[in-house]
Amino acid sequence: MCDSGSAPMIAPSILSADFANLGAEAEAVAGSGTNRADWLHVDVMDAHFVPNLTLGLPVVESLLKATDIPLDCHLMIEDPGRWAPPYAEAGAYNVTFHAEATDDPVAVARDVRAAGAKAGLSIKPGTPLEPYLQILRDFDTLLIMSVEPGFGGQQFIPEVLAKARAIRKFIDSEDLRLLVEIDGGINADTIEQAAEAGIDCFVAGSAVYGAADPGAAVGALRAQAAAARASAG
Ligand SMILES: O=C(CO)[C@@H](O)[C@H](O)COP(=O)(O)O
Ligand SMILES: [Fe+2]
Repeated sequence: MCDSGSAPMIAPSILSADFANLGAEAEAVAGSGTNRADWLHVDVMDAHFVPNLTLGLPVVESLLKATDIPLDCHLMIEDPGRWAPPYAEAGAYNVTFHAEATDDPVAVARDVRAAGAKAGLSIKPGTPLEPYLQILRDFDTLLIMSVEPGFGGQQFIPEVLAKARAIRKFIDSEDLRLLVEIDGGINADTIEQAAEAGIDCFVAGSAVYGAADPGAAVGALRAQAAAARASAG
């Protein structure tokens, strides 16, 4: 699924949306053309793996009825082996869990895929990529965290771009079908460096839902990423 040849993907994070109006907030980025979000990023936090609590399966099930934008569920939870497959069974498009949360990421990915979703592996900013390189064939997406998971509105950590560059090289040399996503602090000031580093899909919470027109913000971020990617060659 190496998508570096196609348009940059934008996945607004509903963590920065109005939780009392999630259906309407999804619609705000469901417009047409370049203003339409590719995925809706749903941050599931359990107050154990991260020090914050957000939402879970019942809210995801309701969102699935409220929007036709594919849901990109980012599970910041303990025990993904138990809790990740139900998100796939419910109809999430992509179910991403953290490498740090399980001893057997391949088994979890297999169960997620068997339940009908794409499987994503996420790594925190301080987690090295190398131990996971040989299992990436078992995944559809790799989500590189560019903030410490747990909260929206944090500052982008530029040091993670080295991981983005390394994985882009690895994907090309191994001919992997893996989509690379970045999450945390992505906005008009940071998206270009991430695009130049080879990212396919950009999660943006506050930069989209903090904007007066979230749909226009999606379009503007995508255009910026496309231009940066083109000038990087
Ligand atoms: O997973 C997370 C935070 O843990 C993210 O998805 C944030 O929700 C992104 O928000 P911004 O940094 O873009 O405001
Ligand atoms: Fe996220």
